[in-house]
Amino acid sequence: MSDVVLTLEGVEKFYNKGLANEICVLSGADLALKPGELVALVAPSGAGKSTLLHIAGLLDEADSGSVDIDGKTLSGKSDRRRTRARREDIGFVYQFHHLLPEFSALENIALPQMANGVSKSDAETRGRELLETVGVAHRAKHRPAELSGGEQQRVAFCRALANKPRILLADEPTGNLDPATSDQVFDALMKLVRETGLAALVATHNMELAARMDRVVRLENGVLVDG
Ligand SMILES: Nc1ncnc2c1ncn2[C@@H]1O[C@H](COP(=O)(O)OP(=O)(O)OP(=O)(O)O)[C@@H](O)[C@H]1O
Repeated sequence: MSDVVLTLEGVEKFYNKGLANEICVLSGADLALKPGELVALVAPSGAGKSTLLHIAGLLDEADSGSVDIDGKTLSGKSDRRRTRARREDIGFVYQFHHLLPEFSALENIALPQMANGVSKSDAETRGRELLETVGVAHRAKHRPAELSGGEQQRVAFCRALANKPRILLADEPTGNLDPATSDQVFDALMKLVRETGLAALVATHNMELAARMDRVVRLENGVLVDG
């Protein structure tokens, strides 16, 4: 098996293609992400971080180039195939938690597993373990509105990892948190990555957090460069 879990090669993305307001956001982006590595994605606002994460997470299609998971190309494949790969292999976290408001923290983590055929008791056991890892076990029965912003994001990470994906993509997960809370959420993320061996790509504007990750890639003029 290859030691690269997610590969992007020559990814190009245009918006409004063929129109007067056409813009090229990605112009040949390459990335290789290995299991167990936590990589920061940094770029100025509007440079295309969300676009890149959506393409890497199979939520959007590139205009050209390829996205491979474990060496299998998924770009250009049927929606069904891409949806399956997304469900099995990818966890996504956004700037705002997107937890289901009417369910508790634990239920938010258990439900995606139950949708994949896991029993309620097994799903809740895994949910409790994940909450324990990120230090929110004591809030398991609380609904999202009863949690702090940092707790909500830690639960969102647990939900993203509920079905044991190999890849975690996070789009400014600490973007709306104060510095101390960002640190706390980041510590939880680091612990999850180290304990699960997953590959994580995390977009952030926070250069201190970026510097704590295993490496930094910058999105510049539509391509990814080290550093
Ligand atoms: N659906 C769309 N149609 C047209 N233009 C778009 C669309 N989505 C994004 N863009 C443009 O593409 C560029 C990249 O957007 P994107 O959201 O990927 O940047 P970003 O680096 O994530 O920004 P931020 O840090 O502000 O979230 C921006 O100029 C944006 O206006």
